Amino acid sequence: MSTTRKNTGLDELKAARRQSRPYYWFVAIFSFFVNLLMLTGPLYMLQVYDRVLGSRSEATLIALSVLVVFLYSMMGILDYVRGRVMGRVAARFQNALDLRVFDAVVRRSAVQPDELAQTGLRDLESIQRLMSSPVLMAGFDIPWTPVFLIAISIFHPWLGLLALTGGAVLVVITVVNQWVTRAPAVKSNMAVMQAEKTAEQIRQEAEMVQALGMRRFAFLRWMQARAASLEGQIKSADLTGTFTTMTKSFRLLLQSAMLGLGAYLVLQNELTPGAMIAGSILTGRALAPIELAIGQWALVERARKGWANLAQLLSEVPPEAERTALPRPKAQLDVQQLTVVPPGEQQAALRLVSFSLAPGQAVGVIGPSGSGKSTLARALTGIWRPAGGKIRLDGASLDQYGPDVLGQHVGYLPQRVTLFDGTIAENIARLSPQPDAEQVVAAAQKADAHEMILKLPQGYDTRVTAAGGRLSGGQMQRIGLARAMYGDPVLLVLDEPNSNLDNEGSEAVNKAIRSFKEQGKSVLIMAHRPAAIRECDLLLMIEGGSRAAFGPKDEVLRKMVQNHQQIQQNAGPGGVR
Ligand SMILES: Nc1ncnc2c1ncn2[C@@H]1O[C@H](COP(=O)(O)OP(=O)(O)OP(=O)(O)O)[C@@H](O)[C@H]1O
Repeated sequence: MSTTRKNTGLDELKAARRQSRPYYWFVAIFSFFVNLLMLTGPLYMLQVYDRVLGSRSEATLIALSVLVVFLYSMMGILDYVRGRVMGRVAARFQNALDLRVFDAVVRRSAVQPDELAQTGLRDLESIQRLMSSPVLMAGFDIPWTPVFLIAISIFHPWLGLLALTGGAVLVVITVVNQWVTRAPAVKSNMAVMQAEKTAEQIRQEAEMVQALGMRRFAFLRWMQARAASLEGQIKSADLTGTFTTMTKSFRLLLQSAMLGLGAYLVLQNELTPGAMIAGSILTGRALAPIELAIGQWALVERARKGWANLAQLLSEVPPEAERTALPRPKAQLDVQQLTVVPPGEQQAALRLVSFSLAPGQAVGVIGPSGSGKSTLARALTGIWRPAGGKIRLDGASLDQYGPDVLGQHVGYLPQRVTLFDGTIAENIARLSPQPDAEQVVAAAQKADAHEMILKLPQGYDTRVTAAGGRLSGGQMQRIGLARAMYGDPVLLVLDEPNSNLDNEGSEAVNKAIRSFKEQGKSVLIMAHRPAAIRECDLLLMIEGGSRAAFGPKDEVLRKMVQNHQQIQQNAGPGGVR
């Protein structure tokens, strides 16, 4: 099964590459003429040495020179055009996959934020970079190397043999280069990424690093990552440098050797001086693409790794099937035998939990830390898929709604609110580039955050950052609530909505919940504090991932009190120890 899945991603990449097939032909045809015109230099040499110098004809020299200028101009134009075409082919490839890769990265990050998810967008860019680089063009030129070698052999077989041997040595160097540099290049790339990640994490938590006096240790941690990345980069650059220098020196030596051998053959009257020079130039032309490929091997290696990573990512996160659009659901939630296993874990965090919520009802989900409340919130918002059981909204299981559609029906306030760089209006409108002012204000009013936002310096247009910027924790939470209510969802999932709120803030949230219920919608509130469950009609108590109690709030609370008293009585006069 894994093979079939693996091929899917690869097929998607190949299909995107195939889209530009006519352009590859175009570049190949242009390359044909560019390489043909490469013969201009050697032929000019041949004519100048053997014809002009022999006949001492200035007119021939001028005519030849004019022709050469024309031919070189043509070559320049063709070379320039093929470069531009490849640049656009690369951009087209990236455009074709941008949305798909972005989507796969987001979906993967939500459940399994591993390396594959982290590098996805960079992997795509690395392929685009290779496609628009001179190395790829060298790929179109390499087939011409044998043609040039044959042309040299026509001058004299010995020259051909020397050039061929030189070419073979260069090919061996290329293969050894690829073999030797692959592992260090991959290691170096990983180390660079790790160092960047560490720096980014420290930067984001700068306040805490400063407040807890962690600067020195944070620096040490970053230095360690940095040292590893530097070491890797140096090793990789050293290796690539060694091969580049080796190739360059060898090619220069080979060109001189060609001249030397040519001169010897001229002395033996087996070759003309023009052919001697032309042979040397042709050797350089024949071997230039190989030399270029060796010099830019890091780019090739990075793109190769990117291609493999993307194929895996796209296979493991296949495109989502089109779903038949469903009508706006009623706020009827049915959770049946729900079991959830957090991604990458073996053990279920929620086991066989069932309950129902009718329109106009609010349920408080309570339980000790780590009991599974946030896990339930993640399952209800479609972030984590059930390992068993079903969650139905108005009769349809959650996976029957597309993720974006589900996001409109189910509003979610996570435990830790983070915003995006932008205005408050953009954040409430869930990053819509043209927020609908009416809907934004309506959502803020429902969340009872309107007045609070108006008091900010630029009101709804106040710019905020991921960590809130000038906003307090409570203000962020209320903007998070407005964001959850944007677009008129039928079900609200609030994960500890008042953990950062004062009494006034808590009251605002309760008011919002009340009006939500009055409109026939339903609410789930994961809570620690009693103030948060004031508006709840039902209580669901979770312990160790299982449902410990469910029913009308007062009943469940009474049962809890009775249990507590019983435990105290059982523990004897000393109480619970
Ligand atoms: N991303 C995750 N990956 C693996 N395990 C997780 C993940 N998130 C939560 N868990 C595990 O699932 C269990 C339930 O955690 P959950 O966050 O749902 O508890 P909670 O009741 O919301 O706790 P709290 O009241 O402290 O927020 C815990 O054992 C936790 O270790």
